[in-house]
Amino acid sequence: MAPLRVVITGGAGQIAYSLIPLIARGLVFGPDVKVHLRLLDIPPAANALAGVAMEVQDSLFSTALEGVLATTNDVEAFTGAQVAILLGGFPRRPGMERWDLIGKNAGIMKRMGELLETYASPNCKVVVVANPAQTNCYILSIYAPSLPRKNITSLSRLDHDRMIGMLLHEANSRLMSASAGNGSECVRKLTAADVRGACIWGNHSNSQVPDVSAVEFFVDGRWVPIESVIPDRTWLGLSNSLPGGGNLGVGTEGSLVEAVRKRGAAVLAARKLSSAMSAANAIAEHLSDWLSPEKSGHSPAVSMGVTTDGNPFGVSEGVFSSLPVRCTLGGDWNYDEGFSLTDDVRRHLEASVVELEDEKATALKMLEKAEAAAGSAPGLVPRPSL
Ligand SMILES: NC(=O)c1ccc[n+]([C@@H]2O[C@H](COP(=O)([O-])OP(=O)(O)OC[C@H]3O[C@@H](n4cnc5c(N)ncnc54)[C@H](O)[C@@H]3O)[C@@H](O)[C@H]2O)c1
Repeated sequence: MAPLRVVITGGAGQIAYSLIPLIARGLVFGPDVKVHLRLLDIPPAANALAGVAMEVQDSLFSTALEGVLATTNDVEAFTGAQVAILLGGFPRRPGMERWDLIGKNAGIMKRMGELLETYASPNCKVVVVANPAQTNCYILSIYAPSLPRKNITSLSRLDHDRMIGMLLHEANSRLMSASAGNGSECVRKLTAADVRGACIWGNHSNSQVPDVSAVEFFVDGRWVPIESVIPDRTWLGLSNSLPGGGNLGVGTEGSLVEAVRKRGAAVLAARKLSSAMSAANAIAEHLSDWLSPEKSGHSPAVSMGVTTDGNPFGVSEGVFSSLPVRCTLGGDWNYDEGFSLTDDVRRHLEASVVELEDEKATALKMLEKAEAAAGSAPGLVPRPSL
């Protein structure tokens, strides 16, 4: 079988450096799927990209890697691409306004959309990681109008995994101290497979809504509600309001919601570098749950940035948002209708969606301005819903 053509933009960047070995070892698309990697970066990063290509050669990845192309030619990188992992973006610089960052990245996504539309496989599957990830998906969907909108997703799995990691940490320490207290044998440590019902709603920003209201743990052979293991409702945000109460978008000091929202900043402050390893791992999970023959159709509900058009949760249409989905065999996904929104989650999610709508309007305005300056007619064609 011909190898799967996978393009990674931002191929010389931090996340790509952690992601490439996961793909090359067969941990993303399955051990039996051969991959041809196309690493794309911009000309100023050409030397760094060449260095990455040398390291790939030196690593003797033989399991899944059929070949690698490192290039600054975007047409060459996207030609025939069946999977596109979009890491390449403009970073926020000191003193840069938020709208300026959104505008610069909208310009990059416009180009990526045109490349997908013209050169990639017509069924190419896309995961956008570069920020603002969900709004970038929206811009892509305009400039790649032939690509099924369900093929365009963004990464919210890192936020999802951060929340599960914190829940496991808290649950295990409570279970261990309870078993030590009553003199029983040490209980089995819970792992990610022992947690279900977690979801991130909304934007990949500080307005995101980590939701544990439906979480259950698998303890002593049965699924039990979260509060029977972690009874601290204030920390969990299960009291009469999410932490932050009437103050939308703000998490209570020390709460799970606040910790998940601020985890990226905490890693950055500690490492002086962003969270590339966990981001790469989350991308690998997002893609393998969605596309690998071993995992797709067998995974639990996961959080993915997807179109809100036609969603069953009552979220406003016309944007991309993190929502709970189930991946089905053959590279498809469906909204997980087993999830419902509590009043508190809905209220906070509405605020996050307002932010997404604002980002979308800003990106469109900046693109129209750039197109007018370039003397071209605006090419923004609103697309029908799914
Ligand atoms: N959604 C998430 O959960 C999540 C998590 C972590 C990081 N991110 C975002 O992912 C992106 C990548 O992170 P990183 O740490 O690898 O950043 P990085 O700065 O190390 O790498 C980005 C790379 O993209 C390249 N690039 C810029 N414009 C490009 C273009 N037009 N075409 C191709 N390449 C281009 C740069 O030269 C650079 O090599 C950032 O936008 C970051 O904010 C998102």
